[in-house]
Amino acid sequence: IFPPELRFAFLKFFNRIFHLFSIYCYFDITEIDGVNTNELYNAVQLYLSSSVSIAGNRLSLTRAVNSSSITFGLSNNDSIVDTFNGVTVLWEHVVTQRQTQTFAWRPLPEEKRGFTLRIKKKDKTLILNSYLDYIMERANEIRRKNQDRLLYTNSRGGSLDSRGHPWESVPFKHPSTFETLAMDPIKKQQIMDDLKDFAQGQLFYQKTGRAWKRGYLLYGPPGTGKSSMIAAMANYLGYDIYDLELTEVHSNSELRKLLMKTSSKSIIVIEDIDCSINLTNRKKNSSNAASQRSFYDAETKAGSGSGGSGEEGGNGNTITLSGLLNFTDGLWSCCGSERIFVFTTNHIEKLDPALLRSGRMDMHIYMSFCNFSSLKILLKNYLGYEEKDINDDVLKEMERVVEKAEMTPADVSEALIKNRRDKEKAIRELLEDLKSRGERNVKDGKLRGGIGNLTELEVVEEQEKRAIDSQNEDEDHDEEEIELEDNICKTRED
Ligand SMILES: Nc1ncnc2c1ncn2[C@@H]1O[C@H](COP(=O)(O)OP(=O)(O)OP(=O)(O)O)[C@@H](O)[C@H]1O
Ligand SMILES: [Mg+2]
Repeated sequence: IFPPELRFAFLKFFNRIFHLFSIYCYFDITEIDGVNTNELYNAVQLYLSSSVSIAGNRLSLTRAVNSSSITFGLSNNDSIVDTFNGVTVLWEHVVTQRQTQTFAWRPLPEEKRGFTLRIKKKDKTLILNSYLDYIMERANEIRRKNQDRLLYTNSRGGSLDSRGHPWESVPFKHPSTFETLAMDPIKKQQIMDDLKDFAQGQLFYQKTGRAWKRGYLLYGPPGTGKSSMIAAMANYLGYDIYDLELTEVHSNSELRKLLMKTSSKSIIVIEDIDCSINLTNRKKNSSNAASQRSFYDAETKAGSGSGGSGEEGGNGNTITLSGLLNFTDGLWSCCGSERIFVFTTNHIEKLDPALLRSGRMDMHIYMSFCNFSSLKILLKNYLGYEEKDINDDVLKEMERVVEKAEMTPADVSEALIKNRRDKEKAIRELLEDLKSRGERNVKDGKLRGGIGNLTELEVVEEQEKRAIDSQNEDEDHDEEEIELEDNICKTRED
């Protein structure tokens, strides 16, 4: 009888009245907000899927690409009750057909999906203040647990993808864990404890006013497990890895942009830092005077976030050491939190002492040649042999020669893989190999770099001390050097 407009207006009015007296208020969280995907929708979906109280009679199951587990979700128009801090809320999943295809930059899905959150009006502040944040956090946690790690690289050389990201990612499925990592068990435990303390240390970092980040420097000969260690760290903490290719970065400001686009809970890796860029001992490459000068310029302005055009002249690759230090230490390193920096190198003595001085890299980890304890781990990994499975005499002999042989874990694992069908033969050949290498090393007198009978640890400490000492000398001569370089520059200009 009524014209449709009037009926509609009446209904609307009635609805208003109804809502005015209702004790509930409602929030709609739609899947697509305008043209952007609504992050909160996905978070709610994940959060509810983990909820134990799901008892609906129909659930939708999904398994995302590369995810290692299945998530449950609410089906159309199903609802679920959740409690948070003693407050009960109701979630409803609403699916409606989209009536007309409105104009959009990309085609929108046929269905309009969304969650409706119903809460009591009196709980509004609590819910808006903390419940939604809590959901986001939980969802991220679930995602990290379900999904295998991601490995990001900047190998595109500074160009951005369609969404403006400089990083490219692939699923990261490296099987290395701390369990399979062959190294001194005590040292291994220390590193694991350090990582756990870091990951759980939010309050500590807040209280002490420190940025929530940590740096590790891994050094040692090739094939001693530096890359494996990084993978183990990522698997242990469930962090993503950003593998930063320094040679692809053209300026300090580009470096900073890359950093800004990393997410928290991640490990930022620079492998072979001594090779990737001319950051090595300043004295040794004084031929490169132009870039050297820019380093000093920047260093004197340290912390001012210099960047800028002054540094971006000269040769093609103009990342400077100060740019890199700003990257790890400066104000920019704290955009986001919970980040781990890992640098690796084969030659710690080649690194600029500025990188080594205390407070810069929190932990220096020496990855050493195989010793007896790491050998035992490898035997267990590759042959399944515990200590008791191996002849006592053989074990003793191995213990005697393993240090002298200076075999890397990579060498040992290669030898074990070769004979993994015949375990007895594997042991026999490994022992022979160890012996002959040991004898050769003793004969050539090249053990421990010729330093004689220092223990391994002492050698390492020696190396580090020398590196830091040379820094102090450097500082004494800094003034002179700058002047000297001024002259070089001038003569070049002439
Ligand atoms: N400590 C270790 N524990 C277990 N396996 C190891 C260890 N070190 C090396 N390996 C084995 O050797 C291979 C090479 O090791 P990895 O790539 O980690 O060495 P690296 O120290 O990173 O060498 P580089 O300095 O050349 O990069 C690994 O795939 C792993 O199988
Ligand atoms: Mg490596």
